[in-house]
Amino acid sequence: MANPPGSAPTGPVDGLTFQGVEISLAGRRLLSLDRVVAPGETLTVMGPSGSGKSTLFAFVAGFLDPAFTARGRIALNGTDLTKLAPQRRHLGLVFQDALLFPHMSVGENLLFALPPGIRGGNARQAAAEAMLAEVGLAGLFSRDPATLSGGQAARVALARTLLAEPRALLLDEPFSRLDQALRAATRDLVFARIRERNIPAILVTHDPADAAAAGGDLVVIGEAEAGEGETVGAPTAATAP
Ligand SMILES: Nc1ncnc2c1ncn2[C@@H]1O[C@H](COP(=O)(O)OP(=O)(O)OP(=O)(O)O)[C@@H](O)[C@H]1O
Repeated sequence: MANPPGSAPTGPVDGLTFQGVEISLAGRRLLSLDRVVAPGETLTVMGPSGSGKSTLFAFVAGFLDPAFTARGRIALNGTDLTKLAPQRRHLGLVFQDALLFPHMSVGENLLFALPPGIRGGNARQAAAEAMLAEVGLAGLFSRDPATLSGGQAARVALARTLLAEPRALLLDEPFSRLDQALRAATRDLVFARIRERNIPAILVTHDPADAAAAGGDLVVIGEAEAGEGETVGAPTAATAP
């Protein structure tokens, strides 16, 4: 059963749990976080440049630079992620830059992400084409990624991440290269997927409209001048030193 969003974690719970997480750089605390992101919920993280948003993602994903020190526990559905190698965390990461494999077609990029449980060339191709259609790119299976617009490439990257059936999603400015119309449609698709699949997600964005569409709690980190982090809509939060 899921704990309510933002509640203090007391034991193994569904969702993404941050327990006493603190990340420091050169002896100075960059951020701290204590909260549960429930299945199907998207927690939005906002903060100025350099406040530690990417660093938080790096810690969750398992590739924190050794320049940082981190303590605390991150658990996904009760499993301590900090003890797992990055590839065993089953996270889906979406960045501002689509980062498609350039030597593969759009379709091959998607097939690469499909879990091995989907067997047979036809079934695999059908799953990839269905996902392409879902992100509004039906018919682009054979395209060379180099010929895509920025918005199309961003949608292929999203499709590829969703196809991999991640257990949690980390979204780092995933819509920022999309124009307004495409941005609204794409974020509706992503947040609908997150709710349908009942997976926890964290969204880093500078756009309040993204945060509103995500529909979950918002934490603001790195308000160093104010000396305090700020939380909107939740009892626990990320805080600045
Ligand atoms: N490898 C590193 N070694 C030392 N310091 C680093 C390293 N990577 C980032 N930093 C510093 O850590 C702090 C947090 O950086 P981070 O990239 O997490 O910020 P951010 O909030 O994601 O910023 P932005 O919005 O500009 O992407 C910054 O002061 C940055 O200069």
